[in-house]
Amino acid sequence: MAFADPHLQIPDRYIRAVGGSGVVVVGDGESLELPVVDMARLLDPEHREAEVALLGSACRSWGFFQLINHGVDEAVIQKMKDNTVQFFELPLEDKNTVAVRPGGIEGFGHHFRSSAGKLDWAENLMVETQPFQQRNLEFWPSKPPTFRDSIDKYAMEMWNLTTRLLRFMASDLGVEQETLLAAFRGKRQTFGLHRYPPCRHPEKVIGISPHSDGFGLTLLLQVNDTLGLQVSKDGRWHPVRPLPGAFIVNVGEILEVLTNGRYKSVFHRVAVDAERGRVTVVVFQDACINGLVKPLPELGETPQYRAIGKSEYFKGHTAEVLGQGERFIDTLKK
Ligand SMILES: COc1ccc(-c2cc(=O)c3c(O)c(OC)c(OC)c(O)c3o2)cc1
Ligand SMILES: O=C(O)CCC(=O)C(=O)O
Ligand SMILES: [Fe+2]
Repeated sequence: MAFADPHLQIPDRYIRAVGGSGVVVVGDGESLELPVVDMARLLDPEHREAEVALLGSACRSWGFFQLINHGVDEAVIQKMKDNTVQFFELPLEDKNTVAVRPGGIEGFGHHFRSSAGKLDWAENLMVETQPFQQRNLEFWPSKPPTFRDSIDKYAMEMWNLTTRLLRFMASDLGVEQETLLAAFRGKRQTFGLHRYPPCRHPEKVIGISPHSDGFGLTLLLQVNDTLGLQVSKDGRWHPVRPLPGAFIVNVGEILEVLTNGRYKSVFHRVAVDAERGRVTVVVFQDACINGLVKPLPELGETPQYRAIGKSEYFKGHTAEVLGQGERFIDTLKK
């Protein structure tokens, strides 16, 4: 892979026809900051109502927020960060012991590819962590030696954090907590570990092409403070400045459907830095209702999306037939 040597030519398969990361970023003074939600205030009866309203408004208008005072065990976070960096620093032959197979999803390699067949300037490790019985340890790296344990502990923390967030989302939406939790309980949890190496011509490449996440909820942890994530709002890309220790949380397309369009799953992309690499740990929580992607009955008196089976949804979401700026769930709109 050409990533390691900054003096090498950028291979053509990474070069974007019309600009890469360097374009369409809003200028100084025009970019907006993501809403910041404080879990400590959500848990405090005195501040809960206002903070639930803030959480709800973030999910409705941005589809993204930063979460502070989240209560996730700091030692578990640190171990996950350290092991992720150690994994990406391994020689390619070690990383390739868990290489993604043709047509597969789990494993190490390049996972995202634009419709023009160009590669994103990133390497990724995807592993499914829940349900427990479906874990495929073939794709769980054995180096560094504590990595599997770190993933296991972090997986549990992320599920606990998801349930805490869903309870407050249910309160904002005016639905029974159990109805929303049931849509997520026992469903897939997928880890996406991403490394975006520096690139001496960042304007020619992109770390990850614009997309909206196809699962229910996404919890993103920045391992270092290099900027890169950009979120689309009102036709502009807004760079995210991660707060120290915060999680960046976003609504996936399935949560948009469950809420019958109240919460929004929005496009985002990753720009690459000329000098510094960037590493992120992303956890996707999947959801559905009895095998279907459809609005929660309590919110879907007038359903805005037609119900679709999970496997058909997954095929539609991952097929490369949609144009730029289109989402599969828009084809489900009535
Ligand atoms: C930087 O490398 C990567 C970033 C993101 C992804 C990724 C994002 C998704 O939203 C996504 C997805 O929605 C999806 O469908 C449910 C999926 O399953 C096929 C993904 O693998 C996926 O990956 C990957 C790499
Ligand atoms: O690494 C990032 O900042 C974003 C990754 C992302 O969008 C994803 O994993 O779906
Ligand atoms: Fe994403």
